[in-house]
Amino acid sequence: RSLSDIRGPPVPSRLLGHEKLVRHMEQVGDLEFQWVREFGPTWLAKGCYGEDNLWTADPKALQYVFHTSGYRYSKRVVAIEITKLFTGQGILSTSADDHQRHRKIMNPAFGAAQLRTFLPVFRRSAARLSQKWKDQLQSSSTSEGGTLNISRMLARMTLDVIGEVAFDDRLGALDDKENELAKAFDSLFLDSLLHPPSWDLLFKALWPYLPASVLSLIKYLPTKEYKRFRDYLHTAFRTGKGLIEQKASGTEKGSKDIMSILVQSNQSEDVRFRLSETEMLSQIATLLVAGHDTTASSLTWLLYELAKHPEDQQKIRDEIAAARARVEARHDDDFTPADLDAMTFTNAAIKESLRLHPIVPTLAREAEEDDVLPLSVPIETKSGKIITEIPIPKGTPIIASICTYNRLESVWGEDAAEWNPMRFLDNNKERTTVGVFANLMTFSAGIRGCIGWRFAVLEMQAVLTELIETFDFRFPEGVEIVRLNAGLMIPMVRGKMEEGAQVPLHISVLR
Ligand code: HEM
Repeated sequence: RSLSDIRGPPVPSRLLGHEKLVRHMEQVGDLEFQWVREFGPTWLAKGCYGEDNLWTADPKALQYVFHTSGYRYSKRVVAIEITKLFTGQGILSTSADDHQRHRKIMNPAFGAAQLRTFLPVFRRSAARLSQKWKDQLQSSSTSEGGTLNISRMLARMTLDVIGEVAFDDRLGALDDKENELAKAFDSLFLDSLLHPPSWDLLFKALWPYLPASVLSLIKYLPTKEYKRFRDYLHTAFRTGKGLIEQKASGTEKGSKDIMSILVQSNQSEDVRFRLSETEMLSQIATLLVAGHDTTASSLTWLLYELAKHPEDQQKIRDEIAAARARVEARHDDDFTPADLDAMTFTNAAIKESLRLHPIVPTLAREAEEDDVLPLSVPIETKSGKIITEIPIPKGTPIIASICTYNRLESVWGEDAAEWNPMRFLDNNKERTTVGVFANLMTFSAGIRGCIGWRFAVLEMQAVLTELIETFDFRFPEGVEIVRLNAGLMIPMVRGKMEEGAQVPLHISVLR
C-alpha cells in the first residue's frame, strides 16, 4: 500500500510540499482544474514535511469516502481544531461517537415540515432587504439605478434570518450598523484564513502530533487569526447563554424555532447522551456561522451569475410572474414551498450557481484504516498501469476537490466550466448520484453532509424570487470578480482586495 506510483504535479518545496501553492493560488480551483486536465480526477500532491495527500474529484471515490464509508474517513485534526476555534464543541468539530450524538439531537429541527414554518420569515426578511436597497438607491443614485455591494447586506439579512428561525430572536443586523454579532463576523474568515504564512502552515501540520492539553491552548495564541476567532466565539457564547436560559425555563413551550426544538430534543434524550451546556452554546455558535454566511455567499454568487446573464434573469422573472398570477388566482398572500419548487428554471439556476460556486471548495478526510478507494474514472500511474482502484494506507489524507468535481466534464458534459442552467432540465443524461442535493458536492455528502441544505435551498428560493421581482441586476463594466479561498470561498474585486469581500452590481428598481 504505497501511493508512490500515483502521478501528481512536481513538488515545489520539500518542507511545504504543495501546501503554500494551494493556499495562495490566485483563484479557487485554478491549480486543481489544471491538474485534472493533466492527471485525471485523482492525483497525488504533498502536504507539509513530505506528507502524501491524495486529491480526488472522482464521483465514485467521493461517494465512497463521504457516504458509503460512514465514519471510516474521519475529519482531520487540523480541520477539527480550527473549527473548534470559532464553533467550540459543536457538531462541526466533533469526531465519530460525539457526532452521532449531536446529529441525533439536531435532526428533528431540520425536517421538511419544520422547514415550511420558516418560509414566512425568509420572505419577510427578503422584503426588508429589498426596502433597504431601495432606500440606499434612492439616496445615492439616478433614476436609472445605482451600484451596490450586494454581499454585505445579504450577509446581514441571512444573519437576521438565522437569529429569528434558530433562536426566535431579533438580531437586527440589517438595520444596525453597529450590531455586535455582525461586526464579530465581518471578514472573520478573510482575516483568519486567507493566504496563511509559511510558519502557520508548518505549525498547523504539527498539530496531529501535539497532546490534547497543548492543542487546547492554541486558541490563546496572540496573532490576529486566533484573536478574531476567539472574539467571535466569545460574542456568540454570550448571545447564546441568554437564549438557552430562556428556552430551558419552559416559558417558551410550543416554540418552533430550531433552538427550542433542540432543547426539547435534548431533554427527552437519555441523560448519558444529552448535550452539555457548553455543547449547546457551541451549537449556537455553529448555527450562526454555518447557517448564515454560507447562504448569503451562495446568493451573492447566484445574483452575480444572473447579472452576467440577463436573459436567464428575465426567464426567472417571467417564471415568478406566472407563479404570482397563480397565487393571486387562488387568493393566497404569498408563495408556498410547492410554488417555489415548481419554478423549474429558477431552481435549475440555483443548482447551476451552487455547482459553479461551491463556497466550501475543498474538504479533507483521513483514512481510519487500510482501504481500497474505488474510482469511476480510471487513472494512469507513473509506471503506465491503468487503475480503477487505489490501495491506500491508514492515515492517508484524502482531499476532496469539490470545486473540481462540480465541473468535471465526465459528469457535467463538455461545457462543465460554463454557466448553463438548462443542464439540470435535461433529464435524459445518465448521472452518478453524489452528494445530498442535485448530484452536487456543494453541501458535502453522507452522515456529515450539510444538515441545513433544505433550509438553505428554501431560503435561496424565497430571497431570489423577492429580489428578482423587485430589481433588475446588471454586471458593471470594468469590474472583475475573483474567488479567494479563505476556508470559505470569498468574492473580491480585482485591484481592490484591501476593500474585502464584495460584489458590486448595478441595480435598478422594477416595482
Ligand atoms: C448554501 C448554503 C450552505 C452550504 C453551501 C453549506 C455547506 C456545508 C458543507 C460543505 C458542510 C460539510 C462541512 C464539513 O464536513 O466540514 C456543511 C455542514 C453543516 N452545515 Fe451547511 N451549508 C449551507 C447552509 C447551511 C445552513 C443554512 C445551515 C443551518 C441552518 C447549515 C448547517 C450545517 C451544519 C450544522 C453542518 C454540520 C453537519 C454535520 O457535521 O453533521 N448549513 N454545510
